[in-house]
Amino acid sequence: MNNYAIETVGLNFNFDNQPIIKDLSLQVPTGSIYGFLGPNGAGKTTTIKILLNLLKSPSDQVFIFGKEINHNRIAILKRVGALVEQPAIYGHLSGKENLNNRCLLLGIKKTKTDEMLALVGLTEAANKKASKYSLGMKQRLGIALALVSDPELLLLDEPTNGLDPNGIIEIRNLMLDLATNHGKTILVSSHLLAEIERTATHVGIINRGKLLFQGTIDELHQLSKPMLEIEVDRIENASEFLKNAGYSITAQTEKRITIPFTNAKDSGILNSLLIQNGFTVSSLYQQRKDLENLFLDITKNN
Ligand SMILES: Nc1ncnc2c1ncn2[C@@H]1O[C@H](COP(=O)(O)OP(=O)(O)OP(=O)(O)O)[C@@H](O)[C@H]1O
Repeated sequence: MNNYAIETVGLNFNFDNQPIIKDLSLQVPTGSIYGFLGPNGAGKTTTIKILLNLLKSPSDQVFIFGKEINHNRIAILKRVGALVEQPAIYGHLSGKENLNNRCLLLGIKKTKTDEMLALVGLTEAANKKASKYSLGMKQRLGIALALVSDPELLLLDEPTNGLDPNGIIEIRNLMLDLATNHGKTILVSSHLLAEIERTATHVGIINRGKLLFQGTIDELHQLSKPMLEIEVDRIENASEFLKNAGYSITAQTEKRITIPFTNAKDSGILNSLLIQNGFTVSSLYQQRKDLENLFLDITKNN
């Protein structure tokens, strides 16, 4: 018996005879924050809708908590919370009233409302009309609504889309709290590699309906091979010095030397070494790849 909250086995899905999801085998470990990464139109929302049985999958291709979705729909969906596209919020009601309504609908005690408001950091704004909430607050209310039934699994479709940097940080911290302190498994989709790298423990990368990569965040880093850019004076001398010290130089411009990034500690050692030998280091920068460059790497490696 595996320990996947979500498993799809060679999932295929068509819209009007057009293949949209192609032979997709996702494995989302229980307790993970699984970053589901792909450019616009890759098939993320379609996959999430299939996982929620909003779109019907062929039988024996989608398993949630080890159970086939089409045959166990109600039992599975009771244990799943989701935020897909716009959260279903009544703007003329306060955050508290929105949550009270959801409790009523699900036959859950209203005391849950205050617990949820606190969890997503909306206690102070509890009595404010939801239409007056910022986009980030609306997203957090949407997540609170999804959490009312205390689901084990949370599916979040691009929850940081359109948010300002503060809103993005709030959602990121909320996801970390939910996974770390409340034992939730979270699948979160995004088209931004940097966004996923900051929270996810596991990553699946999809393009045109096909899974290009799946693994832990460390496995992704091994593949994406981040670089370290060093801005230093007397560039020719510095370059010569680094080569003699055993570093391999990937690129060099008038101002910068680029070497493969290993880890933060090694970067610190390199910095000290240059300074001790009379060089002035004005910046050390870990260059992260964007999704397009990562795609190129993955395709090269396959
Ligand atoms: N109801 C539909 N009928 C026909 N085609 C659809 C439908 N919904 C989505 N598609 C197509 O399926 C493909 C995948 O769309 P999907 O929304 O799943 O992508 P996505 O990765 O979530 O991207 P985005 O972030 O832009 O929503 C796209 O080519 C889209 O045009």
